[in-house]
Amino acid sequence: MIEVGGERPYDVVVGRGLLADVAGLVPGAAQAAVVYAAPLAARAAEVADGLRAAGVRPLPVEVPDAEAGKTVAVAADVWDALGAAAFTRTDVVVGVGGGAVTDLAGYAAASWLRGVRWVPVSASLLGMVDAAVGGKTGVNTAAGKNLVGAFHPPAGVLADVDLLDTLPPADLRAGLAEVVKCGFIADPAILDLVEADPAAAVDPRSAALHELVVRAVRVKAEVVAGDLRESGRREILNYGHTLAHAIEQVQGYRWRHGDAVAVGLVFAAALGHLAGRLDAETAARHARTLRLLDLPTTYAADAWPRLRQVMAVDKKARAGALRFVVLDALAAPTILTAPPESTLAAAYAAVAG
Ligand SMILES: NC(=O)c1ccc[n+]([C@@H]2O[C@H](COP(=O)([O-])OP(=O)(O)OC[C@H]3O[C@@H](n4cnc5c(N)ncnc54)[C@H](O)[C@@H]3O)[C@@H](O)[C@H]2O)c1
Ligand SMILES: O=C(O)C(=O)C[C@@H](O)[C@H](O)[C@H](O)COP(=O)(O)O
Ligand SMILES: [Zn+2]
Repeated sequence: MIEVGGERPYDVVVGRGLLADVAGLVPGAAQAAVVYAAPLAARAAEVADGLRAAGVRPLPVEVPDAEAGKTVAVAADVWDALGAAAFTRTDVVVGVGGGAVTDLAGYAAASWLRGVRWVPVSASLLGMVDAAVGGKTGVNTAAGKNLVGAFHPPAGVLADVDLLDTLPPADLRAGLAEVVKCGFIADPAILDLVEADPAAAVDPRSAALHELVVRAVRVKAEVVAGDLRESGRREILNYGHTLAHAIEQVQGYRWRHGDAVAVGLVFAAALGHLAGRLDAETAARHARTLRLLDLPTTYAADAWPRLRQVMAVDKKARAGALRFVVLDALAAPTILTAPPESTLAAAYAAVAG
């Protein structure tokens, strides 16, 4: 159990056999919308059974899988379901799935009646270590990734690592991109673990993966506890994301977020190096470590003009100036404001495939 402090503290429970435990996190709830996509239908039914056994009426709400569900239109469908069931402020929304479903469920909860309680039951690695923790909820728009949303901390987070057994291997690897990110910005022991035994890192039953989950959750919990609304330090969690989100938009949200983050991390490392901040060896370590996990580290060479254009909507930009998270050294993240266009293009050359 890892506590996430701040104005609305809650616990992240990392364990096994947790699906029946949701009701304990939301005392007084009469109804719970269980939002899920098809691949997690059986798990969502287990969550619903647990709620029913605890005297909470479950309302199953199936949504499209992955990014296809992270839209304003699907959020409106969820609101309609809550309205039809007369959801009140003591009722709750439960998201059972990967980061896309929990982002959507959290946003539906944040906006329904201006905010009701919610619980992410994280089914993917990326969800457990990142999306479910920290209270960022939201949906994508045509212009960009997560452009509509709310900061709305959950009542608690359930990360049942048994669920990783059925997670497709490519999605497990994608989740490791965010874990590696945590290694570079805050906890280099993560990098040592991955590099020592990459096969164990991608084995859902390994002790190494369990340790990686706990370490990454601790990094995220520590950062968001002090800066829920991203007015400062929380920006470090966006390491690699300026390019990653542009890739996702250009791909019509058909690339895995974690794959895009992997490319974005290599770009950010090169940018830090070219800006005179980061040493060459630590910069090179990014692509080396990510390749050990079979994560992508390149993107189309001719895509730069379009990606550069899409980057303009990045949430860290201020008054038209792009701001990037870069490293001064391992575990020493900082902000680089408005680097020259020539430096940006040169950093892109490091990922151009
Ligand atoms: N809110 C945040 O702070 C935050 C942080 C990081 C990422 N995100 C968001 O999270 C999303 C990415 O999350 P993701 O990597 O989990 O992708 P995802 O939610 O798209 O899930 C990937 C695929 O795996 C399936 N899946 C998930 N768990 C499974 C399981 N246990 N068994 C079988 N199939 C399973 C899903 O149904 C989906 O098909 C992106 O939208 C990203 O923007 C949000
Ligand atoms: O929690 C955060 O803060 C992060 O930046 C974590 C990221 O890994 C995550 O992808 C987040 O959804 C990005 O947020 P955004 O505000 O850049 O959309
Ligand atoms: Zn991310």
